[in-house]
Amino acid sequence: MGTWIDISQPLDEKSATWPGDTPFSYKVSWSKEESGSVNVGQVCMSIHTGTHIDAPFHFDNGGKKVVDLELDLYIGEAKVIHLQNGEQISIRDLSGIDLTGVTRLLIRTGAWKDRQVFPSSIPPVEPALAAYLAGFGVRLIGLDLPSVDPLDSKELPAHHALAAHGIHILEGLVLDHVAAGDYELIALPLPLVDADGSPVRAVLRKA
Ligand SMILES: Nc1ccccc1C(=O)C[C@H](N)C(=O)O
Ligand SMILES: [Zn+2]
Ligand SMILES: [Zn+2]
Repeated sequence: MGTWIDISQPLDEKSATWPGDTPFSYKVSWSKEESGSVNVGQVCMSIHTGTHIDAPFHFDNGGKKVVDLELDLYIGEAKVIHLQNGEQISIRDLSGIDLTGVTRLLIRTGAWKDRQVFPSSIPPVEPALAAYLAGFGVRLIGLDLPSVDPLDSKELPAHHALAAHGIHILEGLVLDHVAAGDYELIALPLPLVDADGSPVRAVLRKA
């Protein structure tokens, strides 16, 4: 067994935020001097900053919230693939890759170069890819991008198509240092009862 590889973005004031969304902040709200015993911190952030999962409630008012999601989605075998930077992430891009038995698929596009700056455009997931991946039994898709849809999309066709095929979404991965291949993934969401998503600490080790 190899060692665990961190594939999560660090979270601090420099983390890129979705335009107009809540910036990340951490502060010691009660210092050791004030409390007499401990430093006590406070975090404020959008759930869609950094490495995170989307719960279906993010884009569907009737969809599952984070605490309702199966833990097994976020722990277990995962395949990492590298794609050439294209217009979108399409069935054609994946046609040469054997996805037999793959339940968790992580895609390295390399398209988000400077993670401290929110990208102006990204290669979106072709909505038809959802049915194609579901055909192999894929249940989780992860990307090194802040969304699976075009950044200005209101309809979010890829989010909806993936959800309709039972595929869950992991966004904002850091895969620059990860070779293509088979791994074990852990990317557990927090047990946020009412939330539309959750930050995760995502890690991989070679299978
Ligand atoms: N944070 C936002 C603020 C405003 C509008 C959209 C968002 C998103 O995060 C949506 C995106 N579809 C996402 O991939 O999760
Ligand atoms: Zn998100
Ligand atoms: Zn999303």
